[in-house]
Amino acid sequence: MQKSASSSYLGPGGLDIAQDFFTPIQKAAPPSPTKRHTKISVIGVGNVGMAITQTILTQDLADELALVDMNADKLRGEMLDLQHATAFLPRTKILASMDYSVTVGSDLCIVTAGARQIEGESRLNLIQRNLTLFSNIIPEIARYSPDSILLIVSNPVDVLTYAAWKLSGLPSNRVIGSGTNLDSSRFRFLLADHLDINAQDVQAYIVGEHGDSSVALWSSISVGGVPILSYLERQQIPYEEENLENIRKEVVQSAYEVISLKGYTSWAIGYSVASLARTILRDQRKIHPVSVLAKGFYGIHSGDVFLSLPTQLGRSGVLGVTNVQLTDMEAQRLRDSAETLLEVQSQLGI
Ligand SMILES: NC(=O)C1=CN([C@@H]2O[C@H](COP(=O)(O)OP(=O)(O)OC[C@H]3O[C@@H](n4cnc5c(N)ncnc54)[C@H](O)[C@@H]3O)[C@@H](O)[C@H]2O)C=CC1
Ligand SMILES: CC(=O)C(=O)O
Repeated sequence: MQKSASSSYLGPGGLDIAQDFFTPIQKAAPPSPTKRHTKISVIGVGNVGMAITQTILTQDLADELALVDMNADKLRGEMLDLQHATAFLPRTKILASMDYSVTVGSDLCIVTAGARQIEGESRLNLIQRNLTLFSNIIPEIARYSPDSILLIVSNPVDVLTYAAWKLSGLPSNRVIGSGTNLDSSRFRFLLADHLDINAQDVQAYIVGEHGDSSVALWSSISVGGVPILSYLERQQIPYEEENLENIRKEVVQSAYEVISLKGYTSWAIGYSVASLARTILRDQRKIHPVSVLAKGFYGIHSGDVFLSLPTQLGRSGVLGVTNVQLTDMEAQRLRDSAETLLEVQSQLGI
């Protein structure tokens, strides 16, 4: 190929034409100071980290995306594979390194590193393995991005969000667990599928632990603005408490089912976390059921525990917790879920 006069080659495989490619406009106005450069870091490029990353890229949520993992080949392979897609995506600079300095100045750090459940294993069973990783990962993130919001996804997510809060030294409003945002989506899918309607028209929360002791807030479910339980009562349609509880159990079971079928869950958590990233970085002030420091809310007083409550999120992290009216039984189940998590936490020594 004939080398053009205005380009120069820099060694084998290197091509440096950027300097001469454009004629710069000398008096161009500087970038608007109101346009922020947004940086997201994702720690752990396994199934979950990559599902989140790919959703973030397609939704144009970041100007810069930094990936970190301890597996060098996998990390570089994932970075290259994504970079090769940039011609089809909104423009995002994609970086990767095993060194946490690559995450410097992040607005949002999403942690997905760690062990996952094998078939039939509970999330709480992962705690010791993942806590050990967290004691290395979290201080590094906080060192390079002290103003970041920390979004924890690794399991058991509630206890690890508590650990991340302790290990990072960040204020509690900037440490959030993805929590039951995913369980609530599964719940809405099941209800919508049953009623043959759009899941986005189902407003329904699962709160508490992201896991076996989660709590379905039946008393506040509405479909297209119609409160479901009062509708059944008005229509004199009988329902059993046990049947409602069986639907919550189906939500819990659905994660185990996906793990037994494909070995892991990824797509739904990818969309779930991208929805949280959008709300936070675009200051959407939406309400999501996510894991937050719950002490003082809903009669939870016994200790510093993170679990999911309907939470308003924005650019500064947690903005507030919604006061949903609970039945006595729902409130009791939520406190029981808090006790389950506190019991696990009490054995951690942090
Ligand atoms: N909160 C939620 O709703 C969900 C949470 N999860 C959890 O997400 C986590 C990740 O799951 P998968 O991606 O399926 O697992 P995976 O095994 O595919 O990926 C884990 C990644 O973490 C990396 N890693 C391990 N130790 C590390 C360290 N010290 N530093 C940096 N990277 C490290 C591994 O090299 C691997 O790439 C698990 O704990 C899983 O239970 C999964 C689905 C939903
Ligand atoms: C693995 C997990 O936590 C989930 O898919 O709910």
